[in-house]
Parts: sequence; structure tokens; C-alpha cells
Amino acid sequence: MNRLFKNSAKIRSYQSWAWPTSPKPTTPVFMVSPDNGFLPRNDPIAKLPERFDALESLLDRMTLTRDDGTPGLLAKGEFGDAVLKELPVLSVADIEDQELLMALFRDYTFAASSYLLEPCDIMNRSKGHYGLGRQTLPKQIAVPLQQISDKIKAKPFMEYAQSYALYNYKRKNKSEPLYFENLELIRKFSGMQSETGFIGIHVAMVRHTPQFVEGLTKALDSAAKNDRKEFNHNLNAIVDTMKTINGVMEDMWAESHPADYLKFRTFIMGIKGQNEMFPNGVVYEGVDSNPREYRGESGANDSIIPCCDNFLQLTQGMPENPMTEILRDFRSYRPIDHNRFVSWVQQSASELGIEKYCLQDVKSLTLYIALLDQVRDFRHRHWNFAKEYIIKRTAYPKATGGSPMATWLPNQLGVVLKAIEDKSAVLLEKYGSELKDTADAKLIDSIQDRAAAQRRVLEKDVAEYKKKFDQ
Ligand code: HEM
Repeated sequence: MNRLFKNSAKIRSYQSWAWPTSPKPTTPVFMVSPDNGFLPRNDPIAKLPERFDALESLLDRMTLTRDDGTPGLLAKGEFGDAVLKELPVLSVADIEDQELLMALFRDYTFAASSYLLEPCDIMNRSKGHYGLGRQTLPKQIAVPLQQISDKIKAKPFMEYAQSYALYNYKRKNKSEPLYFENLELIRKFSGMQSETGFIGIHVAMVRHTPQFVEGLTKALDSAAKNDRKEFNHNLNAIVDTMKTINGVMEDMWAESHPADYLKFRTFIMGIKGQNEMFPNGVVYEGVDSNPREYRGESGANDSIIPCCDNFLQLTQGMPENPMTEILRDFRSYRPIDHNRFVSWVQQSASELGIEKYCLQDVKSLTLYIALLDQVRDFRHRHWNFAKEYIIKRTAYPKATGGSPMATWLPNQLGVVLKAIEDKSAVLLEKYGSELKDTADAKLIDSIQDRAAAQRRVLEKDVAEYKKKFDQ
């Protein structure tokens, strides 16, 4: 077992690199490693044990359009009543198996979001706005959900990794890898193919994170040993993996139709910062008489881009503004080991001074800019998703995670564009004569051109959308 940084005086080792070869039932489900990256250690448990049949049956009948084409409980506005009538407060006190706890977390969070947001979905379908959600989560859902969340150390609300996306897939063919065509969903709100596409593309991207985690840890390790050749090799590997991940992301356009997104998006809204639906948060009956507030499900809780930001030391240069505050807050909505890894990358990159280390070598700096360009590629495409799937089609000003539509994503895209401009200028000033007429010079030229063009479009977009959403 490879123990990176064991001998490095400069940075601490990432402990979970060497996690147990025979995990115990109490070993967390999400542990970052070059074996599974940011995916769970094993494929998610799809079916709950018999004692949870009442919950399983409700979730099977819930989906707007069921697998047999008939309307489900949510389509008829009958889910909430069915929960109150059919679901007892089931005990989870004796359960310690982390995989079963994660499956229960997924299923109770699906039930919670359906229960709270059912009226908003009905209102949105008929009137085009959301109205009030249910303001109390009944004890049948709230009590076990709180207990499960305590055991897995999560917030008791639907989350990107631990419920909606990364713990919600099955492989059609168990012996095949998790490419998009080989996966299907365990739970869904709408039953539309576009919902499978939306979630499936996230999973299919995260499938490539074992290489990503390996590249990051090895790059940090080689910087710690001041092995320039190895460092450049590993940095190049991260750039290549990001190209693959961005390539999968591009398939979103084909697999999830922009016109369908708002039809299932209502159910992934949060109960924080969504004033039209939950002006005072939600009371968790039998748990807390004070209302709770949690952000909704969002890809912002994925760990790939935060790791790139941290490795490139972009995070510390983010402007001190309410947008960056939201970015920090999002980081608390993910599995604890994802959070630890993301923080570890931040601390190690900062202790080693990765940015400065890259400035000292023409190849390292070129690769640093190439990685910035991949983060730009991700955030630019992502901004286009936001425009095409959301902004074009609704006047509602908040994203599912509660961030403001017109300004939040551009805040981070702007930081990356600026970093490309700055670092390219340094590269040309410092190493211009060395680079002259090489393939790397052409690469940097095209990266600069793209960044400049995108900045112009971004500024125009933000001015227009600030007016539209009054932000
Ligand atoms: C149709 C596709 C998508 C749409 C409409 C969309 C929409 C959004 C929106 C509106 C936000 C703002 C945060 C919030 O929820 O309040 C966000 C954040 C984010 N999403 Fe997505 N998203 C899509 C696909 C993806 C995919 C496939 C990923 C891959 C992991 C992803 C990763 C992220 C990340 C990393 C952020 C934080 C952005 C940043 O740091 O600049 N999203 N998304």
C-alpha cells in the first residue's frame, strides 16, 4: 500500500490513503482513494431490508411517472397524505452498518424532499411559480432521518453525494465499468429519461476520479520531494483526466434535455434562502421545535472543482464577498472524508507553495495554465448549462443550493479567467524567448484567446441577468 508523504517533513500524509483492506461495517462509505476516487467504496445498496417495506413501497409509488407509465403519488398530489397514513416512525437505533445507513439516508431524504416540495411542484406545474412548501417535516421522516444523519455525520437533508447522485446508481451489467450507458437510477422524482441523464452524467464524470485523486496526491508528493520531472508528469496526468471528465460533461446536452430540467428540479430545492417556498425554514417534528434551514442538492458539493481550485491555490485568491462565503458554506454539504480530502489538498498546496513552484519552471507553468484552462472549460460549459437549462426558462432568482442565479457562477468563472490572463502574461514575460514557435506557445495563445472572448460574453451576460433577476 502506497503511503504518500510518509517521509515528507513538509506536509502531513493523507491518512485515508491507507484505509483498511478489509473494511469493517463501521468504515465510512465515502473514503477518498485512488481505488474509488470520490465514489462510494462499493456500489450503493439499492433495496432496503424488509423492516423498511413501508418506506420502500412509498418511494416505489412516488415518482411522477412510474416505470410502467402510470402516474405516481406525486403526480396526483397524494404523496404527503400517503406518508402520514402509511409510514410509521421506524426505528434505526440498532443500525450501525454504514452502507445500510447511507441507503436509508438516501431514501429518507428522497421522502423528505418529496413531502416538503410536493405542493410547490403542483403549483409550478399549474401556475408557473412555486408558492409555499410544507413547513413541517412529519416525525415519521424527521426522527429517523435525524438519527441516521447523526450516525453518518451528515446534515439531515438531501445531498449531492450521499443521496441524490453518488449514492443513487445501479450498474446494469455488474462486471462493466460505470460509463453512462451502464447505469440506472435507484430513486427518481420524475421518472423522465432526462432525470436519469442529469444524475447519470454526474456519476459518469466522477467515475474518472480515481485517476484524478492519484494525480493530485502524486503531484503534491513530487513537489514535496522537489522532483520536477515527476511533478510535471503528474500535473500533465491531472490535465488529461480533467479533459476526460470535461468530455463526459459535454454529453449532458444529449442525455438530459434542457426543456425537461425544470420539471424535476423543484424537488432538489433546499429549505435555506428559498424565501418563496420556505420563508422561515422547516420544523423537524419530534426533533427540534426551531425551524431548520439547509441548502438544496447541488453539483456545487462535488469535489472535483474544489480540489482543482485548492491545488492551483485559486481558493485563497477568491474575492472576499458574499458569493465566496456561499462557496465556503457549500463545502460543509459533503461526506466528511470528501471534505477532509479537499481541505488536505488546500493545506498541502499552500504549505508547498504550488503556485510559486510552478512559476519556477517553464513546463510547470505551462501545465499550470493548461489546468486552469480545464477549470475554465468546466465552468464555462457549466455557465452555459445554467443559461440554457435555467435562466432562459424561469424568472425564479435562486438556484437549488440557494445561490443567486445572475452572479454566483460568474464570480468563480471570473476568478479563473483572470488567473489565466495573469499567469499567461507572467509565462510570456519570463519564458517568452524559450517558448517561441513551440507547440506550447500555440497552446497558450489559444488559451488566452478563449479566455478573453469568454470574459467579454460573461460581462455582458451578468449585466443582463442582474437586471432580469434584480440581483
Ligand atoms: C444541466 C446541468 C447543470 C445545471 C443546470 C447546473 C446548475 C448549477 C447551478 C445553478 C449552480 C449554482 C449553485 C447552486 O445550486 O446554488 C451549480 C453549481 C455547481 N455545479 Fe452544476 N449544474 C449542472 C451540471 C453540473 C455537473 C454535471 C457538474 C459536475 C460535477 C456540476 C458541478 C457543479 C459545481 C462544481 C458547482 C459549483 C460551481 C463553482 O464552483 O463555480 N454541475 N450548478
